Amino acid sequence: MKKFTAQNIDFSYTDTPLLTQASLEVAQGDIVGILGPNGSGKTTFFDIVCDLKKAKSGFIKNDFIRFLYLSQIISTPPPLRMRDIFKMVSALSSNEPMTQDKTLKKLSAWSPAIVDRYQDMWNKKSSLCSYGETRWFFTLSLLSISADFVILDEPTAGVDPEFRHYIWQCLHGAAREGTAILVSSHNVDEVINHCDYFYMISQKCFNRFNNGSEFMQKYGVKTVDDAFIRAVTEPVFAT
Ligand SMILES: Nc1ncnc2c1ncn2[C@@H]1O[C@H](COP(=O)(O)OP(=O)(O)OP(=O)(O)O)[C@@H](O)[C@H]1O
Repeated sequence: MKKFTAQNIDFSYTDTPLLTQASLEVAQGDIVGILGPNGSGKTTFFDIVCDLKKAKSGFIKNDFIRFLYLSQIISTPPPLRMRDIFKMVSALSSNEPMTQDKTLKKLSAWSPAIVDRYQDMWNKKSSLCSYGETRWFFTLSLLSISADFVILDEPTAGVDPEFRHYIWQCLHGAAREGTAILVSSHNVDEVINHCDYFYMISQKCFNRFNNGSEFMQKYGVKTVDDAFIRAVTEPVFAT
């Protein structure tokens, strides 16, 4: 089975380390979450995974060939329509450019309710799209482009509950077809409910959890939000 593995990654921007001995793995068909407080290094880690930043030390083994990365900041040329932006993204990201028909076919298999809404967005000028609309349009478009490893930095940030539901349906659809997915979010519940397992960044390391019960049990609390807070604030609990 194909797998991405990062082992003992150390990274610093300054004299103070940001990540120390961070390790993580994502296998074909898995949805793996990353939780962590603001500024804990999630985006930095994704940049290292995509070779946009170099780790100070550590080891990366990667069996995947076609990566796609949804970054946190999406800037679109204002005069272009979303369909033009889709064509640009598709041409730059894949040897086999996607057509609207192929994309709609994939989306309708994963989440039929989204197809009409996606088509409406297709013709909209990018300058007229809200933050949330741009975010879900890009997330779904990227997922429809064939890739074996997709990295999504907060795809649901600023997205309403209905479209968060559709995004997760599509993520599950892509994972069923064998895509490996690494996704960050500040919504602890959605990570726990949808990911096969997840990593919590605390004290600069990645701690792996298989489910919410394990997470709460480790920190001796009754809610997953409390577990998050304990993980971040009480070094004694982080091993
Ligand atoms: N080029 C840089 N030089 C120095 N510090 C940087 C640089 N880029 C990011 N940082 C710092 O590194 C830390 C980690 O940033 P990063 O964006 O990886 O965090 P994050 O976990 O993705 O945060 P958020 O949840 O808020 O998106 C932050 O404190 C940030 O200010």
